[in-house]
Amino acid sequence: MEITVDQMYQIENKGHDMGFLKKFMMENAGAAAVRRLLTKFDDVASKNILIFVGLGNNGGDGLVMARHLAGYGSNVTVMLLGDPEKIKTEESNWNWSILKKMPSVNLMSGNSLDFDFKPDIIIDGILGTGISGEIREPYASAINYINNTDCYKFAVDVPSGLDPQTGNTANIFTKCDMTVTFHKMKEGIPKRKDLTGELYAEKIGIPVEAEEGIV
Ligand SMILES: NC(=O)C1=CN([C@@H]2O[C@H](COP(=O)(O)OP(=O)(O)OC[C@H]3O[C@@H](n4cnc5c(N)ncnc54)[C@H](OP(=O)(O)O)[C@@H]3O)[C@@H](O)[C@H]2O)[C@@H](O)CC1
Ligand SMILES: [K+]
Repeated sequence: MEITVDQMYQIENKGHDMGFLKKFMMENAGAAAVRRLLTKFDDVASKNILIFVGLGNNGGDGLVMARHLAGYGSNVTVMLLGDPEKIKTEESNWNWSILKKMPSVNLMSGNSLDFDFKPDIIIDGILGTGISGEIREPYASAINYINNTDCYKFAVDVPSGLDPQTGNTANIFTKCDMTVTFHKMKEGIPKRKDLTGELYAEKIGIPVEAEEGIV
């Protein structure tokens, strides 16, 4: 069963209004994504993990993953592609402020892409269902960096630059080894398995009644 991006936003909002807050959806999304990622590595402790996060909730999911992966002993670096003041949502800001209290996670922001380590894993939390139009900086340079780096690549919800509704790609887009989308598969994502890599849809606890009248 695949749904449209518009249905996803409606379901998310209905679940939120029922009291299952977007903050809880984000937590479950990040946790489910980490669980899938861990199936590919018998030990992520001391792995260098670089997490690119955008200013929206796709980035928010990446922030949740950072906190969980630090708990497994990974060397986690978060690269926020913008100014922390410009983080768009309360739930994403909430996770950023927790990470600011965690010296176990290396927080970076702005648009410099020179890192003093070679990543073993890159997590693409740049763009998800909120993508629109050609990819603007600094997201574009981050996508190019991901594609030019030889390591394991994991996409949060959808490879950035792939439109999860239509399956069309923007001018640039990431090519990943695994993609975990949330709640239900969106119609456009399975069209580009060459970009998603292993593809999974993970439930994130949204009340099933939140779909009534929508799906
Ligand atoms: N649905 C659910 O149940 C759940 C959804 N969840 C997660 O939320 C994600 C959707 O979050 P979202 O709506 O905040 O949009 P998102 O993809 O982060 O992008 C928005 C940001 O990107 C920017 N931007 C856009 N286009 C751009 C471009 N071409 N080039 C450059 N920048 C561009 C845009 O900037 P703006 O256009 O506002 O200036 C804005 O800053 C979804 O994918 C999933 O991961 C989970 O938390 C679990 C529950
Ligand atoms: K993404």
